[in-house]
Amino acid sequence: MSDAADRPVLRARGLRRDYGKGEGLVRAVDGVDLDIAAGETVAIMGPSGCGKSTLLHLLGGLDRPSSGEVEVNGRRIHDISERALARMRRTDVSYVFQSFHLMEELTAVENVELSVLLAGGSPRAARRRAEELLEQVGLADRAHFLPSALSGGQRQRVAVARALSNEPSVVLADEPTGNLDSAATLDVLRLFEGLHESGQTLVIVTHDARIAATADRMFSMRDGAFVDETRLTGGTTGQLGTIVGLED
Ligand SMILES: Nc1ncnc2c1ncn2[C@@H]1O[C@H](COP(=O)(O)OP(=O)(O)OP(=O)(O)O)[C@@H](O)[C@H]1O
Repeated sequence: MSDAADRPVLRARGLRRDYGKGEGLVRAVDGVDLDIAAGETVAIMGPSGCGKSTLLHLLGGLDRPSSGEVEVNGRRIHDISERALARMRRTDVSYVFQSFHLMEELTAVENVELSVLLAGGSPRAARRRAEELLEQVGLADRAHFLPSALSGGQRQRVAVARALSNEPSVVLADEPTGNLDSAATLDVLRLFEGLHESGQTLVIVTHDARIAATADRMFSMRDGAFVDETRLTGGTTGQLGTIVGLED
C-alpha cells in the first residue's frame, strides 16, 4: 500500500485557538491531536462551551488556529492562500450547520445547484447533480419547494445534499439534529448511516449520546481538549430507530 492510502483524510496536531487576551483570554481549543481515516464516522461530545464548534471550524478551514496545524488529504490548510482555502471549503471539506444555513429565496434544488456552480460546475451538470442528490436524500418530490415550505428535517436533508454536492473528502456536521424533533432526527441519522455505508467520512459534533452511539469512534471534550476516546464496535446499522427511541 502506498503512503497516500494510509494517510488520514483529516489530521490535526497541537491545535489551539485562543480568543481575546490578558485577563480575558479564552483558550477555546487547547492542544487537540486527531487522525480520521477515510470512511470513518467520528462523534465529538462535550458540555456547552468546551470548544466543539471552534474545533470544527478549525478542521473545516472556517477559522485559523492560534497554533498547530490541520491537514486535509495531506495538505496543510492554514498555510495556503485565502483563495485556495475557499476552494478547499467548496470541494474537500463541507459543513452542515444546526440551523441549516439555506438560502431562503432559493428552492431546494437551487440551493444544492448553487454549491456545484460555485465550485465551477456547468449549469446543466449542476442541475443534474442537484436532482440526483435530492433523490438520494429522499426529497425528489420537494425539489422545487422553498425552504420555508419544508419541515426542519427536510431542510436539514437539503443541507446535507448541498454538503455532498462536490463529493467532499469529509463532511463536518455541527449539531445537525439540534433543531429537530425525534422523527426528523431519525431521518437525518438514517441519511448519515447511508453515507457511512457508502464510504463517506463524517465528523459529527453532538450533545446527544444516542447520536454519538452511531459513530465508529467518540471523543469526549472538556475545556478545549479531548479527555477520552471510545471505539464503538459493531456499528448501529438497522438499530437507529431503537436508538432514537421511535421504534421497538
Ligand atoms: N468569537 C469568540 N470570541 C470570544 N470567545 C469565544 C468566541 N467564540 C467562542 N468563544 C468561547 O470559546 C469557548 C468555546 O466555544 P464553542 O462555541 O467552541 O463551544 P461549544 O462546545 O461548541 O459550545 P456549544 O455546545 O454551546 O455550542 C467558549 O468559552 C466560548 O465562550
